[in-house]
Amino acid sequence: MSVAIHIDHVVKRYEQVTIIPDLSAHIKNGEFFTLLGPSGCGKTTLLRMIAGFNSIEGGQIKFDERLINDIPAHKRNIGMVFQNYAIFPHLTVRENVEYGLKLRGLDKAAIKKKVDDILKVVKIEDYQDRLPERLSGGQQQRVALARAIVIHPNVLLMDEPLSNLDAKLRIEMRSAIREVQNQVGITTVYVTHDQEEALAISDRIAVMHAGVIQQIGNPQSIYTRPYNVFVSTFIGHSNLFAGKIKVDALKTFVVFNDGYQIELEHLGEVTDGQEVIISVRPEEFSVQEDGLQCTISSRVFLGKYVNYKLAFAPNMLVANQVSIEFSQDLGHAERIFEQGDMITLRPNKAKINIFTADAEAKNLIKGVKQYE
Ligand SMILES: Nc1ncnc2c1ncn2[C@@H]1O[C@H](COP(=O)(O)OP(=O)(O)OP(=O)(O)O)[C@@H](O)[C@H]1O
Repeated sequence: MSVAIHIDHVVKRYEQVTIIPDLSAHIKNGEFFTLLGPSGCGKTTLLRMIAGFNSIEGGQIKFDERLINDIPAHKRNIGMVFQNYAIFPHLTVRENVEYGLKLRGLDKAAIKKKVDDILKVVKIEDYQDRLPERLSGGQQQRVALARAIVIHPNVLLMDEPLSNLDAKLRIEMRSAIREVQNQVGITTVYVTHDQEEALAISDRIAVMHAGVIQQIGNPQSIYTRPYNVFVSTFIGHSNLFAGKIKVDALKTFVVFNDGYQIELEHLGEVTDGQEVIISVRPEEFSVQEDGLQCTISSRVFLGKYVNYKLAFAPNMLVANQVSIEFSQDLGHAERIFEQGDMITLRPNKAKINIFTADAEAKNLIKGVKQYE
């Protein structure tokens, strides 16, 4: 039976080093939940704590109401899929999938039925008698997936399962995994450092950095309303500008360093003169009469989009270069600009994010929360 996973204030230390200081997340029953973050941020460590391969130095992990901190891995009823497939090379596809069921002592007829069903769901029935060496990487990963879910685990844990596949197959396989997960309806925790993969596959994403969850949200909210500068730059591209808040009678403005200002609603607690970082997605600019002045430094034509690198006045930017995508279809740009052209860009005020300019740099847009 699929379960909810409750992670409350867990701590992980390797000898004296604290890898995860205090982490909480609540994963719903049947949810596809992704741990996303740069290499070394602790994703695998957390996944292994859920699996029971890593000890837990503080806090609790529960499957539904059942505390599992001290339950050994083999008693947690977990399905796992790793990057290196980990299927037995000397067993056929069918034998690989049967393996876990035989260990559990099911009778022959029950095993046959379960394996037949799962081979169909994962779409590998046509090569069930082959040895793994005669399968492509994608097919081998399907076998690993079938083997993990045939036992009806409490949760399915996947650690970078697609990273050994080429780019095209990765995209195909992520849809396949999602389809199978939907069909089987099993709580899944998926680890990746690939933000595009996370956006494409997940119900919700936990963005991690240095053992700390920075934000939990659905893909759209993570992309459009990042909680802090780390999330805004790790997920997709963001252009960062330095600016200040101006509170003027009843109105609140954000003023870019070159003097251009935008009136804003929905701001959290702000004070006049407060220094901020303004974050704008590449696709949220339009070419207008007034706005931010810049010069085109280079451009790449990408069909639907033209990607520009731009130069702004040096004191404008936290980042030195920005790139902008113009959708020609939307009429944002009447022509393709050339290197050296000077243009004026207006950020879409509904889509910008404003962060406090302190070390934590949290979003000032009302309604943005770390946890949903
Ligand atoms: N057995 C161990 N002993 C000591 N330190 C470890 C051990 N396993 C992991 N670490 C450290 O814990 C930190 C988190 O590692 P972890 O493998 O969880 O990161 P990750 O986010 O999964 O990274 P990657 O994407 O590279 O796999 C790293 O700094 C790593 O060096």
